Amino acid sequence: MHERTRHLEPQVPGPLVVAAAVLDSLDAPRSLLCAARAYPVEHAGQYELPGGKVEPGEAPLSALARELDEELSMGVRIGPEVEPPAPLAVPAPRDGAASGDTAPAWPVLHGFRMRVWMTEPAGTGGRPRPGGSHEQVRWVPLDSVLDLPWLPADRPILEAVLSRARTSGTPRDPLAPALPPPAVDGGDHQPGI
Ligand SMILES: Nc1nc2c([nH]c(=O)n2[C@H]2C[C@H](O)[C@@H](COP(=O)(O)OP(=O)(O)OP(=O)(O)O)O2)c(=O)[nH]1
Repeated sequence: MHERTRHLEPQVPGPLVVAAAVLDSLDAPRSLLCAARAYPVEHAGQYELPGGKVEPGEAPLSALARELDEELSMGVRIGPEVEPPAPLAVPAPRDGAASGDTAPAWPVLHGFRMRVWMTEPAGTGGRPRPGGSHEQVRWVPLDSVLDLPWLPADRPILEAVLSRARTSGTPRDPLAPALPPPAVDGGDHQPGI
C-alpha cells in the first residue's frame, strides 16, 4: 500500500487478545506483575502482560480468567479497563456483540487487537505460579516497569497503565466480584459484571 493512502484504508479489526495489568493492589498500587515470554524465539525474553487469545464464542473476561489460570494458576479481581486513546483505538468487529467483544482495543503484534484490565490478585489463587508460557514472572516497582524489554506494541499500553496507577490508585467498584480461575467442568464461567 502506498504510504500516502494508508490512512484511507478501513481498519479491519483483527482477532482479540485479552490481558491483565496485575497490580499488587488496585487501591494503592506499587508494583506490576511482569511476564517474560518463553516463546516464540523472536519474542523470547520480551515482557508482556499475561493473557492470550479469546477463543471463538468466548466472552473476553472468561478468556482472561482461563488464560491467567492456564499461564499462572492465578485468580484476579477485575478493576477498570485500560482503554486506548482514540488515535490508537482499533474498533470492535461488527459481529462482536454475540461474544461481548464490543469495545475498541489496542493494536498489538501480528494484527491482533488487545483489551487490557487493571487487576489485583484475589483469593487463594492470588499468587502466580508460572507454567511453560513464561521464562520469568516478577513483581516490578512501577518506576522500573518501562526499563524492561517489552513487546514493542506494549509501551503505550504500559504508559496508560502507569499513568492510571500513579494518579490515584484505581477506586474499585465495591460490587465487583473476584475473578477466580474458570470452573474445571469447562462451563462458561462469566464473572458477574
Ligand atoms: N498476552 C499478550 N499478548 C500480547 C501482548 N502484546 C502483544 O503484542 N501481544 C501479542 C503477542 C501474540 O501475537 C498475541 C497473543 O498471543 P499469546 O501467545 O499471548 O496467546 P495465547 O497464550 O492464546 O497463545 P499460545 O501461547 O497458546 O500460542 O498478542 C501482551 O502484552 N500480552
